[in-house]
Amino acid sequence: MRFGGRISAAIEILSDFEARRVPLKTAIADWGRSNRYAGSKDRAFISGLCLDALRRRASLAATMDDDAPRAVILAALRFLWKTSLEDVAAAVTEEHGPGALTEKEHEALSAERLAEAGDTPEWLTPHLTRVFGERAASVMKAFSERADIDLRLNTLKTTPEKAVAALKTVKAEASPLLQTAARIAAPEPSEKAPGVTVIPAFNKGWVEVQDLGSQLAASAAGEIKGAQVLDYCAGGGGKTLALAAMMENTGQLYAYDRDARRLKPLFDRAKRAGVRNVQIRSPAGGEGLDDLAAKMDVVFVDAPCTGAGTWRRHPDTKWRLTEKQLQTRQGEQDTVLKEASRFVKPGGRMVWVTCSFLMEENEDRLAAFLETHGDFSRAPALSFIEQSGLSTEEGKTALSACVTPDGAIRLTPDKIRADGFFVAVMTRRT
Ligand SMILES: C[S@@+](CC[C@H](N)C(=O)[O-])C[C@H]1O[C@@H](n2cnc3c(N)ncnc32)[C@H](O)[C@@H]1O
Repeated sequence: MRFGGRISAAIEILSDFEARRVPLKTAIADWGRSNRYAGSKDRAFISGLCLDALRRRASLAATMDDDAPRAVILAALRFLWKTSLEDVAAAVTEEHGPGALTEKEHEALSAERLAEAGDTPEWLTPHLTRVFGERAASVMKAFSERADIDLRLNTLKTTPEKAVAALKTVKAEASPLLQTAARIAAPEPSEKAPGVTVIPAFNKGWVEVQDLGSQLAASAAGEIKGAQVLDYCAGGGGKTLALAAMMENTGQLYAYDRDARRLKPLFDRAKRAGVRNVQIRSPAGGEGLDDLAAKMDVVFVDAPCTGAGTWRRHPDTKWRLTEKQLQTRQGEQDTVLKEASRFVKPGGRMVWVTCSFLMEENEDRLAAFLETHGDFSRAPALSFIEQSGLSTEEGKTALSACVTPDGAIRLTPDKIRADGFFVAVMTRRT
């Protein structure tokens, strides 16, 4: 496809996204089905442009004084992808291009720089002010950046040094914050991301794709070698595999999810990663957890949430999130906390994790839980991360800037370049 055709496609997809309120991925897949001539490079270009446009949608619309998809896409090309005004003007008039620039568009695209607007939905403003106060605008700016590709180096199969050496072909660098993490810098916006899952190191189970924030959250399980650990919301098993590596295949790890379909990938993933201490259970398999009541040293709860912390990777989700969904998640979180706490043994602990920075999904939920569960009390999350032995000195310093007044940790990309996560630890009285 030529440049003009790609621009038209991005405008078409963004219009469809806004009209149907479907995930951007769905809008792109539907477009792809009816435009089969588009190659993989075209698709990478078009989806990269749509994602960047959504990251800064309000600022782009403010610059253009127009929030229509056409205006937003043209502004993204000009101000985020730094395409010259002449090149934009020429591309739109190509065959299959979206048509010549209007005078107003020409003038707006001649601006020196992008106007700054809050690139989040209006209704969230009080929630953002509540959690971040005066930092809100700068934190949200960090959430509108592109994300890197983070990798977890699987110590069940290799050493971090060997894994990093094997990852040179994809230009991965060891993380300065976590001994078992590496990073591939975010690719250029119009470029395809390197195919990590096809390199030999991936197939040998040496690496997993996992955001650094997610890896740090898993490390809050602490020292768990030989322990009885329940991963209560295991889903596809990203955290399960990280926990198994921390346990060095000792003790017993139970991976549970109420939705059996979500657990499916975990069977193959665990095999590839060399995990031998996991039992996968779900209610659908008739495998309840009753035998584990009050027996677990650690119950790890990676709770269902709005996913606000992943806005850098999925900027469409911030525009699709509604107040009603936020409320629904809170109800689910209260349920999960109550259910999961049942399995913590006296003297054991529960680790609470969400990929959301909102207080309504974290502090408020934990306060409500602690009010009715007097045998649990807050413990400093950072000390458990330190006990895991995974964080470097630089990592500990960076994390100490993320500690909340209650001793939890709120990761935000302005402080640690990773997805947003909230991590809290509660211990149960003996
Ligand atoms: C954030 S996702 C888990 C992601 C996963 N831990 C990972 O690292 O890949 C939350 C999971 O909680 C599960 N869930 C929601 N409510 C639950 C409940 N009451 N009991 C158990 N699992 C629940 C969902 O099915 C979903 O898979």
